[in-house]
Amino acid sequence: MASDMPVDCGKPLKESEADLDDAISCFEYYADLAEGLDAKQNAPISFPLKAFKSYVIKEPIGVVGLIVPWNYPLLMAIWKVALALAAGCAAILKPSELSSVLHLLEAQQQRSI
Ligand SMILES: NC(=O)c1ccc[n+]([C@@H]2O[C@H](COP(=O)([O-])OP(=O)(O)OC[C@H]3O[C@@H](n4cnc5c(N)ncnc54)[C@H](O)[C@@H]3O)[C@@H](O)[C@H]2O)c1
Ligand SMILES: NCCCC=O
Repeated sequence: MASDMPVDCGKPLKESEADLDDAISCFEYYADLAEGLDAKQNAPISFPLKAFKSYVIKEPIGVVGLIVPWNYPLLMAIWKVALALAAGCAAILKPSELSSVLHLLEAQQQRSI
């Protein structure tokens, strides 16, 4: 994908490689947060009345729309996609018309998620 970015939006290869590294770190960061969220699921909340039980149940907010610029096409997409997926949301990505080919490749990569 790093070598596709210069063709798609004109970003130099070195910077494209750095963006790819950042994107991978971003996925790892949100994957850790997602595991943390799973661990907090159904956490009990103390309640003074014994007849009641309270729990925190976290649910995805729903489908989210993600608008992404051309100058960091991969990284800006991952800043948004990774946390949407980590929160369990389906996402509709609207790339810039100046860097849309890369996102078709990205969609192929993420089809299995
Ligand atoms: N550009 C950056 O360096 C940068 C850095 C950090 C975060 N972001 C975030 O990325 C997002 C987009 O960044 P931007 O504002 O620089 O991009 P931008 O102004 O280049 O817009 C990106 C694309 O959004 C589309 N667009 C604009 N308005 C729209 C609308 N109402 N509905 C559907 N599509 C629309 C256009 O097709 C455009 O090509 C923002 O959320 C921004 O905070 C951008
Ligand atoms: N290091 C990446 C910065 C991206 C845009 O603000």
